[in-house]
Amino acid sequence: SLQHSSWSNVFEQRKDLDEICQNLVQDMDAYGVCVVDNFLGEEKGKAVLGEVLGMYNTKGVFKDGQLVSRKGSGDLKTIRGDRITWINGTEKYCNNIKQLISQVDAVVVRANKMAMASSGKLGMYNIDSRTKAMVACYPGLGSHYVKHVDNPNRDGRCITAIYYLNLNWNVKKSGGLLRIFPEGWLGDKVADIEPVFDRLLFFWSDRRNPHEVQPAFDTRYAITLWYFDAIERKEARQRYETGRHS
Ligand SMILES: Cc1cc(NC(=O)CCC(=O)O)nc(C)c1Br
Ligand SMILES: [Fe+3]
Repeated sequence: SLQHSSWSNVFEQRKDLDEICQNLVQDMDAYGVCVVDNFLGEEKGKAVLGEVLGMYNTKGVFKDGQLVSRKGSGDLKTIRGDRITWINGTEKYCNNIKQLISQVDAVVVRANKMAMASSGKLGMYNIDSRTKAMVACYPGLGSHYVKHVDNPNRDGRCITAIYYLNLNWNVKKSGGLLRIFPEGWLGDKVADIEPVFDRLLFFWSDRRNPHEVQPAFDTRYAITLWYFDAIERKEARQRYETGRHS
């Protein structure tokens, strides 16, 4: 009966959820980086992409990216970096983005609990909140993001989660590779992440993972969430309130 199939569907989802969470816990222990492909499936992924494109084509939603200069033919050419907008998912025409956010929340919260039980590195944190979702678009034409650390000074963010939306992205043609330089990886090994459609990426937000976005030559979309550790966040707030901050 309908009742039966919906239950099997629920268990099916739970199995997927368990597998993804186990994979996340293990990869964060071993590499500090974790890639989950086909996170939403094609239909839901395309629905999220449709909402992002709708926002991008709505005037004034995306703020202009910061100007970055690139060596042109000898002269300095200034181009725009990523253009961003922050959303919490309750905005109009963002229902699929809202569902994406709650799916990522479910994975992070469950994996955090699992890691506490199995004393994985992820279990050292108590993840109880996150930022809003940052929707970013690199307008192509060589726009990039310089090498940086998301959380260099203990602002509370422990995990970065990035969901990519780029259909049939080919790095050879379009660039836009995310290159992570994980601390502690032997030799000068790096993690090259192609920003392909329906890919979800996790990595430690702190100095363990400097990263850069190489120049993109087609429009490149991503949605980023940063998850907070309760204690580090509280300490950051205290430092900020007592004015002891750089
Ligand atoms: C605004 C802002 C964007 C990013 N984005 C990336 O690192 C790009 C990741 C990707 O799109 O592959 N990081 C920081 C620390 C700030 Br702040
Ligand atoms: Fe970053």
